[in-house]
Amino acid sequence: MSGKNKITREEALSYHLEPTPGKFEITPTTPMTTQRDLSLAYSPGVAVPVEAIAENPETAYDYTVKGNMVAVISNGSAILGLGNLGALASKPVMEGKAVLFKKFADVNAVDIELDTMEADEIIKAVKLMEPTFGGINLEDIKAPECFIIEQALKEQMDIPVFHDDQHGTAVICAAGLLNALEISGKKIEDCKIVLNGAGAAGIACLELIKTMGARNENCIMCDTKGVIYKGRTEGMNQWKSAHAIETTARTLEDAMEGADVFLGVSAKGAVTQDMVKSMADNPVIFAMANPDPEITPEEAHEVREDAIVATGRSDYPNQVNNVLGFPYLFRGALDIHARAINDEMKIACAEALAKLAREDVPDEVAMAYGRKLSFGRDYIIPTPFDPRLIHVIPPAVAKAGMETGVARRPIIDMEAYVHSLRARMDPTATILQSIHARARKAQARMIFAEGDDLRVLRAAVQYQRSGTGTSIVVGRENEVRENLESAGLGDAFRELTVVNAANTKHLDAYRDFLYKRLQRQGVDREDAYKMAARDRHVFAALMLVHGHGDALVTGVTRKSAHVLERINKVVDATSESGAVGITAVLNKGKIVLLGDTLVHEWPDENDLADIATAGAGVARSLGLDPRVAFCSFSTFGYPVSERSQKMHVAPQVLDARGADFEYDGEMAVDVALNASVMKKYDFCRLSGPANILVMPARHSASISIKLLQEMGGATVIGPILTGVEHPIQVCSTTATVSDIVNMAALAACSAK
Ligand SMILES: NC(=O)C1=CN([C@@H]2O[C@H](COP(=O)(O)OP(=O)(O)OC[C@H]3O[C@@H](n4cnc5c(N)ncnc54)[C@H](OP(=O)(O)O)[C@@H]3O)[C@@H](O)[C@H]2O)C=CC1
Ligand SMILES: CC(=O)C(=O)O
Ligand SMILES: [Mg+2]
Repeated sequence: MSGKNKITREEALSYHLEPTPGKFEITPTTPMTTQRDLSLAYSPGVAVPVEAIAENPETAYDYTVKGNMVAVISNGSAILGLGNLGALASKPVMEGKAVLFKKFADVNAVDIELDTMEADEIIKAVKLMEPTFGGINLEDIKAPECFIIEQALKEQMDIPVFHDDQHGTAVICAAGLLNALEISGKKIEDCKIVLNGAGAAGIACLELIKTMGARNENCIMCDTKGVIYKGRTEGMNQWKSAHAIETTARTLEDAMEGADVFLGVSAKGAVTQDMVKSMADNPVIFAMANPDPEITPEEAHEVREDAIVATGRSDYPNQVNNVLGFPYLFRGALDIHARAINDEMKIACAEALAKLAREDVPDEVAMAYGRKLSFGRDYIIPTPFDPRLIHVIPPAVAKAGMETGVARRPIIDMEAYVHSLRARMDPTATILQSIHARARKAQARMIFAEGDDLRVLRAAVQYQRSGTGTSIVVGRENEVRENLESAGLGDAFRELTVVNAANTKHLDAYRDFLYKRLQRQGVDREDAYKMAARDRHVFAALMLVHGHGDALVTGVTRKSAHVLERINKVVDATSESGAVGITAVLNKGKIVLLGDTLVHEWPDENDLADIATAGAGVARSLGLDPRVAFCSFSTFGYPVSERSQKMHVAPQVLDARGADFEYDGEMAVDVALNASVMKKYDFCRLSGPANILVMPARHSASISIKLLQEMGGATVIGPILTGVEHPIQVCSTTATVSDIVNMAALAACSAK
């Protein structure tokens, strides 16, 4: 695969293999722990909603998951641009679409692969599934069968049926084109438009663009046989015929001459640089074939600097991909219990997307992409991780649906609806995206201290191959090579820099530095020398302080207390020197920071105030407004206990310091995190649930994190080591490859 972020075959396969095969699982939302739960969820209790639904079918939206459940259906006949590889092979794409539905719009989706090429069989199978779902997303079914299937199902079904490759693509393409033409200063009705690929996506894109004002005689459609002209007989069907025009052009090359717009939904490499050269001024090129575009942005820009280029991929600017549409179209449709997704809803989606890209981009989005995005040639359409999409697009879609009579249950309070959509947003992706984007900007040389650990090596390879920076691995060359080979990453050995005491020319400097630092701490010269050469945490920290790397990640092979003690031989990372460990816990769409999870064993009230301040700093760096709760088993002085006294006093320390963030305490965790419990204490100074929990001691902090991780399935990032002069992050011994990569990215964010 090409592109800036090199993805290897091995990485793609292991992403799908681990931690369990595939990309999602199904989780219950109601308790199922007691005899009573069983009686309610199953027999006899379940009989009650059964009878209610039999009496009034609309109540299925109240008593079952139907109203938030979409089927992603394919027969694998046009998997991306890979062609007909069959139903089973399409499963990774369909599982992927299901995950995108969930992650971007909190829509539950399951993939259903139907092993048939017969349109009638698909129509029958899908129609029979109507009771189960609130909507049907058809995916990667080739033309022309897809037109017949969608049309029949729309007529027969009373829920939205939407072929994503047709309308999802058309909507995004239209949104992008509106903006691209505004930038190039052209009017759609004057543009000469060439569309390559007369299939599902192509026909739908051209139809929508003509509805928006493009003139029939100005649009040339091509397929594998070349231009679709009036009178052509080969490889035709009624849908292509509808777009056939009188023209002397016969090949794509002929068609491209003087064209203002090229839209590609065909196949990799279909467009040449010569074709691009022959286009009009400020040409718009949407090379949307996946996974590889018709022409890469580099190739297009090489011959035409004035081109506005978009692709379907996420590793270039301007991603014109239906991922920007289907999650939000269905969110809006489901929320009004829609009977269909009609043209007005699609156009509302396209207009809302186009408008969003022209608006000022909030800092949180800029932070997620590591650069300020502003409407222009490299930003014609919002980016998929834009957190505004979830609360801007579905209301526009829902409103259009309500106005055109497809809503079974219209939304009364739009403002409350927008608010509820915001709450559906899972901040995890935005936050991680932001960390990685800032890391990529820093381009830090990352020292991975534990080159004998396979997870570390895989993380080092990922860090470098993803373009985040350069990986320096501390380890023996032979061992590193063998380990990489065993992981199928043999070719990565040449890419990584492997450093050890035997091959560095700086060992003498490292030794002298260490001896000088430790000579008054009872360490003699020989021991210091040995430590410098033999202890990889020490060796790696020495590299860092000498500027032979920009940041350091370690801790995967030994307990963090041991690692920290070793690192302290070289740099000051103690409670006395201001170091604090803050751990981010992400779960169910919420993020909470806990501290101190690494450095302070038993903090006093002054230390607690320091921890709160460090936590506030981390929160701000993640784009959050800090709200600190000093946690205890007691709340605002009751029950009185010697153990909670310091938690009671810590806010007063911050008062005296004039801290510039919200804090209060002491309080129990339910008061801190649950707005309705907090309300009982109307004098509480927090304006909302806390997002930083300062814990009484390291043990309570650590116990809480591990409980949340093990029992609640939370994602944990950290402990994030702050207050240390050099960027060092200490992973846990249970860290996965992606945990290590996240920690490396965090370290890179604070690299100078
Ligand atoms: N960025 C996005 O969001 C999306 C991108 N796509 C991409 O669009 C492409 C087509 O998908 P889809 O419409 O579902 O598939 P279909 O199978 O329905 O249609 C494919 C069409 O492309 C034509 N075609 C194939 N190769 C070439 C070529 N080298 N030159 C000219 N025409 C060609 C075919 O011609 P013929 O009729 O002669 O066989 C056919 O008309 C895929 O690459 C897909 O990844 C699709 C949906 C969304
Ligand atoms: C993006 C998409 O749906 C496709 O390429 O088929
Ligand atoms: Mg598709």
